[in-house]
Amino acid sequence: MQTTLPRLDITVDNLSVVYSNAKLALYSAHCTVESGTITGLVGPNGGGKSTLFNAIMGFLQPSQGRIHIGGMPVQKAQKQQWMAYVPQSDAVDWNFPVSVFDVVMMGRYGYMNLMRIPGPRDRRLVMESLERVGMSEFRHHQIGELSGGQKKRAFLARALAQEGKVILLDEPFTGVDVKTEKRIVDLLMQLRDEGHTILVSTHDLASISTFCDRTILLNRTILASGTTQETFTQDNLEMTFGGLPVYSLNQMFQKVEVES
Ligand SMILES: Nc1ncnc2c1ncn2[C@@H]1O[C@H](COP(=O)(O)OP(=O)(O)OP(=O)(O)O)[C@@H](O)[C@H]1O
Repeated sequence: MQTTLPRLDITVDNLSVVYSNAKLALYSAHCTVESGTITGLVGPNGGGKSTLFNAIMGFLQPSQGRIHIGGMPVQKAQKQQWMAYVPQSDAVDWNFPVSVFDVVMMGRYGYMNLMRIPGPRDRRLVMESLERVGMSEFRHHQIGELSGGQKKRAFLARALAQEGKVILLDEPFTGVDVKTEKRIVDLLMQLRDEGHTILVSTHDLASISTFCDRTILLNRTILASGTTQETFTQDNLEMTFGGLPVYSLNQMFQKVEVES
């Protein structure tokens, strides 16, 4: 494996998050997301995946515990522009009148002064990032005009333009077709091989073992984490999803066997 980037593990230590309405979304969560891996984050609706992402990005203040990126607290890591985030689609206002090029350029804002005037390097990185996700021809389109898969690729391009070394993707495969999913997975594998730290939440359980080196199972706390082979087991999934009927887990395992 190529190691062109510094090791930037994410370490989550005894993390709890209580929202202002007193909702305990996460409690005593411990895990490590290793540099140079793709780690899948799996859990039921409302299990706390987006909450964990928001805590790692420094968008919310934990009620308890610590998160470090490459040994640094989140706020310091943010200042280094290490973390890039591809949000869930419903977390974005798609009516905002902005072009695909402008969205990707937002990834460069952290490197610009208050006037936000892009330089040649900013423009070059934006064009290269669009090229890498196959979205160059859509650069003048309004973001709201794109299909679900194209929107995901535009936000992935923003993460690339940001030169984020730690990339968090919240449900990148929701609403995308099989071809686009494969394209995104191939890109994530390239980024992993370059040494990026990649954490991806997904409800597409059938694909986890095809591209995630490691898996974290989350249901309001971390129930299991480790290599996908060790962790992504039927027993652990039953523990995580609780009420999920056993027949649907069986169907999922059959699907994994067929596809692998
Ligand atoms: N801003 C908020 N204020 C109050 N409660 C919240 C807030 N955001 C999330 N929650 C609650 O915290 C819990 C965890 O939500 P979260 O969005 O992190 O789960 P998730 O695993 O990402 O779910 P999904 O798979 O449906 O996206 C849920 O019960 C949710 O209702």
